[in-house]
Amino acid sequence: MARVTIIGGGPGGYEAALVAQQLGAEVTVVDRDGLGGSAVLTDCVPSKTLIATAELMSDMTLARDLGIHFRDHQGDPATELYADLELVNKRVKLLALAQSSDIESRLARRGIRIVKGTGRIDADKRQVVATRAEDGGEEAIENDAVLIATGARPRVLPTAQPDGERILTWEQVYDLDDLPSHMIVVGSGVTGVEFASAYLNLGSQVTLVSSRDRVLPGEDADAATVLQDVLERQGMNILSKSRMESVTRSGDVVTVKLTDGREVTGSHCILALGSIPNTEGLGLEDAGIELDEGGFIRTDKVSRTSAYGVYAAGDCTGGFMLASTAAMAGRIAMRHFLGDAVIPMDLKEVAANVFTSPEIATVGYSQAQVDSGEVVAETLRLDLKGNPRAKMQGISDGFVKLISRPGTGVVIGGVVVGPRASELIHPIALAVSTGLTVDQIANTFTVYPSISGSTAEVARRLHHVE
Ligand SMILES: Cc1cc2nc3c(=O)[nH]c(=O)nc-3n(C[C@H](O)[C@H](O)[C@H](O)COP(=O)(O)OP(=O)(O)OC[C@H]3O[C@@H](n4cnc5c(N)ncnc54)[C@H](O)[C@@H]3O)c2cc1C
Ligand SMILES: NC(=O)c1ccc[n+]([C@@H]2O[C@H](COP(=O)([O-])OP(=O)(O)OC[C@H]3O[C@@H](n4cnc5c(N)ncnc54)[C@H](O)[C@@H]3O)[C@@H](O)[C@H]2O)c1
Repeated sequence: MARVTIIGGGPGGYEAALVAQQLGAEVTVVDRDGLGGSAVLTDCVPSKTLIATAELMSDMTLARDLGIHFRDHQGDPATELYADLELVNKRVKLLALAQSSDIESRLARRGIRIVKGTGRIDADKRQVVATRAEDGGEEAIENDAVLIATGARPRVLPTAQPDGERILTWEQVYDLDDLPSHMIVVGSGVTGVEFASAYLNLGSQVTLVSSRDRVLPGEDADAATVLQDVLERQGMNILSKSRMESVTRSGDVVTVKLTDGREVTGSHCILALGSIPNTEGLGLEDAGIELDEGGFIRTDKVSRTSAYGVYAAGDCTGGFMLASTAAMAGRIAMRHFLGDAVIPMDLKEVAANVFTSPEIATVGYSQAQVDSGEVVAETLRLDLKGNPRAKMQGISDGFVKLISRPGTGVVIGGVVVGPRASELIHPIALAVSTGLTVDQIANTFTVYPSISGSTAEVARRLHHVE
């Protein structure tokens, strides 16, 4: 029986463990911080749970437009909603812990051995050595293949050190009991923008320090512009082309100093400056495992590293840093090692979503790739404000965009901006992964009235009359 050892129990690690066990391997997972990894305990799951509350708060602001008023028990009009952050965060943490424990039980039920502790590779002996959390003892684990899925952690700067109370990494925000009066978010990548949008909807004053001329530099420019407009309209102070130099705290006041000398003060600050891979102390160099200049592990399309029998998956390898791609890379690694059919990862098929209000969902080739000439394609965007369902629901911001090949009409990309865009992107993702044409989308019935009617309408407009 082949023996596989996995270091790291996040989506990259635990999904791989399940596949390896299914394919008949004897599997050990060495995990330091809890099954589910950062994805479940500190990053993806907690942030999306917090955002679920923020989203409901945002939806409630539409209530008046749709004819709903609130009143108190004496019948007087109630005009203010507020979020009880202590309760919100309690729910967030309980949900995350429950999900981690579900994953642990699932692995245990399948006979996967879990060692709680810190793992590293001993290259000379071709073993993984685990330092157990419970007693500090060391355990050598023999194996035929190793998967490294150790994830990444928040990047901080010497001049902006988190204190866990008011200067926070994204992992530390769930210990807040009171809603920050003024949250300063530094960094306008996906993490920064999601938290900025969430705290704005929860009722905080929010300043976003954004180093570029618009938020979300890596996303579709039209989508980022719509989001920035909405956030500014709702009162967010977005400081564009602004770089943070330092963050300091004096009592209850946090001061963010910018490189141009300006200063912003607030009650709290979240640092969303990107991630550092957890690749130190793993014995990678001795094992002959190549890293890139950022310290991420280099892998090929089937998750192999430069060392024989050692695979890597997820955030420690950089690239698309998503729970879904981490899980897929881990599964691919195990299928490859254990001789099952392997379909190498195709990043052009990855669907992703920014959980702001409105959401931004994308798949496939981007408008930027079309504009730069990297790919020859047509793009067409249709705003949601003309969609009948959107009108009924009071939705005025958002759009659907399709990207298709000019000759064949094959759909190679798409963007949806709007409420629940994360759900609306799926038919477009299906089209991209199976090579459907705009005509096939256009000729598929959509429900009337529905937001997805706009996807079919864009497809109809991309039809070429022969
Ligand atoms: C704020 C935020 C929100 C996000 N939201 C989303 C989202 O909505 N959707 C999405 O798809 N992605 C999201 N992501 C990205 C997603 O969380 C990551 O891509 C995902 O966690 C990567 O999984 P992983 O298995 O590579 O690593 P991780 O989830 O980081 O797990 C790695 C595990 O390895 C353990 N470990 C590290 N070193 C060792 C060692 N030496 N020995 C033993 N164990 C070790 C760690 O303790 C951890 O448990 C978000 C990221 C952030 C920061
Ligand atoms: N919904 C999701 O799926 C989700 C949510 C969060 C994160 N993620 C993933 O995590 C990965 C990382 O995203 P991220 O947003 O954490 O990191 P990022 O690297 O994409 O963004 C960090 C931003 O901080 C800025 N920055 C750095 N130093 C700065 C300074 N001194 N002053 C001002 N700005 C500064 C950078 O210019 C950059 O725009 C992404 O690949 C993303 O896909 C996904």
